[in-house]
Amino acid sequence: PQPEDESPCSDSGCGGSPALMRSPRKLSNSSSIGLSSASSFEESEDDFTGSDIESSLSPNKSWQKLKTMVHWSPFVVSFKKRYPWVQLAGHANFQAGEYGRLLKRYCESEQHCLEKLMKDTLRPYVPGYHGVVQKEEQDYNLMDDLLAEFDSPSIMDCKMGSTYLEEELTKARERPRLRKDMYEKMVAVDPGAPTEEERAQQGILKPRYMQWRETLSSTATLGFRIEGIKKADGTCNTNFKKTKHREQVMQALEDFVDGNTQILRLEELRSVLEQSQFFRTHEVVGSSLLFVHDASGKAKVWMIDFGKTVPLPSPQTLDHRTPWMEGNREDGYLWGLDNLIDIFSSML
Ligand SMILES: Nc1ncnc2c1ncn2[C@@H]1O[C@H](COP(=O)(O)OP(=O)(O)OP(=O)(O)O)[C@@H](O)[C@H]1O
Ligand SMILES: O=P(O)(O)O[C@@H]1[C@H](O)[C@H](O)[C@@H](OP(=O)(O)O)[C@H](OP(=O)(O)O)[C@H]1O
Repeated sequence: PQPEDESPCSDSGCGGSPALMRSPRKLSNSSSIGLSSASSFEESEDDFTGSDIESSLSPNKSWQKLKTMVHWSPFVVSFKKRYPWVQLAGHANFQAGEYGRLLKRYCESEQHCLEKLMKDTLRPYVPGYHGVVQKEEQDYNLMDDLLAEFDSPSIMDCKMGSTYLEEELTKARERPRLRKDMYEKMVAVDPGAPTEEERAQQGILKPRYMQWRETLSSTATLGFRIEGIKKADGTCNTNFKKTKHREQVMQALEDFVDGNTQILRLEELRSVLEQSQFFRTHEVVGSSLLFVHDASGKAKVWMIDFGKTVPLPSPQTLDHRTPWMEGNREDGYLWGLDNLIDIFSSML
C-alpha cells in the first residue's frame, strides 16, 4: 500500500534530505547531536557586511528568489555567536536561513495561519513570519529561528491538544489506505498493540495510529504530550512516546526546568489565547509549544507548527476545552494548557 498523505501538510512521499543543507554563508558541518530527524548548524563568527547582503540577493541565485514580499533588514546584520540549531520533533522540513531565520518546507495552510497570526494578539507568541521564499525549486515559509537569541538553550517541544484533524478521519473513511510504516512504528513500541486484522494486513490506518499514540502518551489523559527535550548540557531525549502519567510528565518537566522557574509561567499566554480572534476561529491540531531557556535566566515560550491548523466555517467558533465529539471539531488545546499550567503550578 502507498503511504497515505492525508494531512494538509504531511510530507509523506515528498522526500528531501533530513539534514539541514549548508547555506552559502559558511554554515559549518557541525556534527549531529543525536536527535531524530535533526541536524545542527552553526553560524559563522564572521560579521555580515552590507555587501554580503547585496551579493546574497543577486538574481542568479535561485534559492534567494523571493516569491512574496520579504522584508530584509536595511542595516548591516551581525552574527557573532555560534549556536547549534536543534529540531526536536517533526519531519525533515527545515533548512538554515540567514539573519537568524529558518526555512520550513512550504505548506499553504501554515502560510495562511502565519500571515493571520502576524496581525493577531498572539503575534508575540509566534515566530516572526517573513513570507515565502524559493530555493532550488522548493518553496519555503521563512520564519524567525527562536533559538537565535539564546546561549546554549534548553529546549522542549510539547504537542498541545488533538493530533489529527476531523478531516483526516473523514478522508480515511472515504479512502482507507494502509500504512505499513505506521504499523512498523507501532510494533516497535508495543508488539501486542496491532489487532489480528492489522497483523494480517501488516498495515494500519493513520487515524488508528494517531489515536493509539494519543492514548499511549499523555495526550488522551492530559491534553498535551512531550515530544522532545534537549538540555543545555547537550543531552537530548525524544523518547517520550510512553510518558503518560502525571508523575512521569512532571519528572520530565522538572528535569527540563532545572530550577529556572521563569519558564513555568504560562498564565499570560493562556489569557492571550482566550482573547485571540485567530484562536477562536481555528481548529488547532498538531501544534506545539516550544519552550526555550538558558543559564542567564532568560525564558520564553512560543506556539509553533500550524501545518494542521485550519479555519472554521463562519460563524463557528471553538472554546478549545469542550471534549471532542465527532463533528464539533474541538481540539482540546486549552484543556491541555490548563493541565500543563496545573502541573507547572505544583512545581513552583
Ligand atoms: N521557528 C523555530 N525556531 C526554532 N526551532 C524551531 C522552529 N520551528 C520549529 N523548530 C524546531 O523544529 C521542530 C519541528 O517543528 P515543527 O513541529 O514545526 O515541524 P513539523 O515537521 O511540521 O512537525 P510535525 O511532523 O510534528 O507536524 C520543533 O520541535 C523545534 O525543535
Ligand atoms: O510521532 P510519530 O509516532 O513518529 O508519528 C508521526 C507524528 O504523529 C506526526 O505528527 C504525524 O505527522 P502530521 O502531524 O503531519 O500528520 C506523522 O504522520 P505522517 O507519517 O503521515 O507524516 C506521524 O507519523
